[in-house]
Amino acid sequence: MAFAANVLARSFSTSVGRQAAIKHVTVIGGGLMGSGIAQVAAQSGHNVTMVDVSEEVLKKSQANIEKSLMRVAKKKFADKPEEGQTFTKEVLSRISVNSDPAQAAKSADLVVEAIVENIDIKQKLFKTLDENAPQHTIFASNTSSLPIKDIAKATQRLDRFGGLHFFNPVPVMKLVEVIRIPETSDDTFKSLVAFGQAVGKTTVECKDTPGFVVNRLLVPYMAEAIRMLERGDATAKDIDVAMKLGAGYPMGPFELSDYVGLDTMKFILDGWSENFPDQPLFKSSPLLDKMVENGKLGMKSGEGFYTYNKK
Ligand SMILES: CCCCCCCC(=O)CC(=O)SCCNC(=O)CCNC(=O)[C@H](O)C(C)(C)COP(=O)(O)OP(=O)(O)OC[C@H]1O[C@@H](n2cnc3c(N)ncnc32)[C@H](O)[C@@H]1OP(=O)(O)O
Ligand SMILES: NC(=O)C1=CN([C@@H]2O[C@H](COP(=O)(O)OP(=O)(O)OC[C@H]3O[C@@H](n4cnc5c(N)ncnc54)[C@H](O)[C@@H]3O)[C@@H](O)[C@H]2O)C=CC1
Repeated sequence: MAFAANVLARSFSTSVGRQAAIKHVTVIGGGLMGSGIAQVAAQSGHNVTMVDVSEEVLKKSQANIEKSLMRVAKKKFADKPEEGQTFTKEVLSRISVNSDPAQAAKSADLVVEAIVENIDIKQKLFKTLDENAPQHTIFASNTSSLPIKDIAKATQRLDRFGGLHFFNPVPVMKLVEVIRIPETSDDTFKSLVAFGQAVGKTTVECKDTPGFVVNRLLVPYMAEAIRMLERGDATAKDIDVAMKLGAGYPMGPFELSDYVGLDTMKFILDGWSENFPDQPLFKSSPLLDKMVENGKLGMKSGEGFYTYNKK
């Protein structure tokens, strides 16, 4: 932990001229991404508050974090299982849960938002956070596809706003995209990069363009895979096998769709097809609509393009 403590102790100035270090991180949204972000933040020595509107989600997320930490500990302390247990306990003790975003914002140096991919809900949340967080608090959204500037405009702190886009599964994927809007101050940007690195990720700088870097390429690919299936060009399984063995991807597009969540995919495609109606690559899919309507959301609901044992 000495490395993490050094990183955390480093101070930086915010655009309001106060010296602050990111010690306390509030993660809003305790789902797939929020729980992963809370985990890596706590693993790197930060105190974390994880917030969700659903108490049930919070309980499930705490259990998932524990399971994930045990996997990390098994590797990290392969020959010393007792140290692994201590590590898991210590990291868990740094994560508290809360169902009130306004209250949780009060102690935050950094808020990372990872709630449902809906602009109105995100704006409403950030307005509340802005009214309750201290002046120095930096806000970041983990949005996959929404413009950071549209989310940020619900606040009075555009200079202390940016994007921190993590990848699923957060404890494993090594990248964080750091997105700045024109108003993001240099200090805020540097702080976001420093935080990304402190949690052990490689950071890349992205402009606030649709999908940033990764999703601008990934979304059209995944949407086209669904269109291939709709056209009857090949089965989901064969497309997955083809992309794994023919292109070297760790998961095929349907496995990845189930992993990401079909509701999240639908939110992304619906938003982009509305905003860019002339872009055929962003066209949404009737098959996806139907699956989401029927509650087939992928791994998290137990069924998507494939079926899973419900946890
Ligand atoms: C329409 C538009 C849609 C776009 C949606 C937008 C979404 C976004 O905004 C951005 C995204 O996140 S896109 C998704 C990016 N993620 C990927 O592409 C994941 C692809 N899959 C993989 O890398 C591996 O299958 C994976 C790593 C998942 C699993 O690997 P394996 O198949 O080899 O399985 P394992 O052997 O179980 O795991 C490999 C090593 O990783 C460790 N591990 C896995 N999951 C973990 C977890 N949750 N917590 C902690 N550790 C974990 C596991 O222990 C193992 O470690 P080693 O023993 O050292 O190999
Ligand atoms: N699923 C993925 O692979 C990735 C998703 N993202 C983005 O991360 C964000 C979250 O996605 P997931 O974790 O997959 O979704 P999820 O559906 O697993 O989790 C979202 C959570 O937010 C909670 N929530 C909704 N409104 C809330 C509010 N007002 N206050 C507090 N909590 C609230 C829900 O109860 C739910 O638990 C989205 O913006 C998504 O685009 C980014 C990278 C990858």
